[in-house]
Amino acid sequence: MSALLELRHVDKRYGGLHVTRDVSFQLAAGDRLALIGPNGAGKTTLVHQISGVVGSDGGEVWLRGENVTRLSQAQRVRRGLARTFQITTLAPHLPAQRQIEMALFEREGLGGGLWRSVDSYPHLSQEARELLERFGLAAHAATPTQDLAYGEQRLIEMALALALRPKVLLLDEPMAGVPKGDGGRLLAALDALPRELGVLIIEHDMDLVFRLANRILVLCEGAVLADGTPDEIRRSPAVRAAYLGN
Ligand SMILES: Nc1ncnc2c1ncn2[C@@H]1O[C@H](COP(=O)(O)OP(=O)(O)OP(=O)(O)O)[C@@H](O)[C@H]1O
Repeated sequence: MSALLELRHVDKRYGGLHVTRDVSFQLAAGDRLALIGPNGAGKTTLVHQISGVVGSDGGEVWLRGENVTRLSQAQRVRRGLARTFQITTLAPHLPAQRQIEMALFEREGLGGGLWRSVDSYPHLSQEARELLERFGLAAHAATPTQDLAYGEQRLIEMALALALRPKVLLLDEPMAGVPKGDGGRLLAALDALPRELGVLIIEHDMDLVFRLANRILVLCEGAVLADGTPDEIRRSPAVRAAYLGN
């Protein structure tokens, strides 16, 4: 099967610091690929390179058979790549449903969502409601996102990303800062993501990684140390020595 996302020899330097080194891997439809590695290994930088937040100094990023290395973030989104938005960078005072409607307006090329009346687009309003329901947030449709529990805000982030109908979803530490008690709902939401999506997830919680991922990519000092199934990674002496401990 051809890859949804492919990195070919991707490199990034910040001055003298070689942050990602010759990184190559593929993500196929249905993959749940966990990107793990010690602090400072280059995980976030790599996700920035994939989404186009930062450029690369070498190598190529391919999305659904197209070289997108030189494309902007917005162009990559239009081609099916989404990452979770930081809710705080949106409009936290807006009701949850309105936030999602705005993302849907954006997807449909209807700019200026804030000023549009949703009455003219009942199908989008319906889609926003369904997304809220899917994430168990229907009761909070009218709640400003800033008044939601932190775990619920992270669910809204995921709903916003899915509103774009992506083929590839990048999740940067979706469980970070979520209180243990709220983790279950987020986990259920991760489990319920559309099967055919290709998902790349940065996560520090190894229990979650081994529960969720069908493949694990280990990054160490910017380079791929290992790429394999959870079992292969668990058994890899190199990974144990460098990262997992014994
Ligand atoms: N904009 C930047 N300018 C200079 N150095 C940077 C920049 N962004 C990241 N770095 C450096 O690149 C290295 C990799 O950082 P990155 O955040 O990608 O690692 P990470 O694996 O995501 O770490 P963590 O698990 O702690 O989030 C670090 O040494 C970091 O200080």
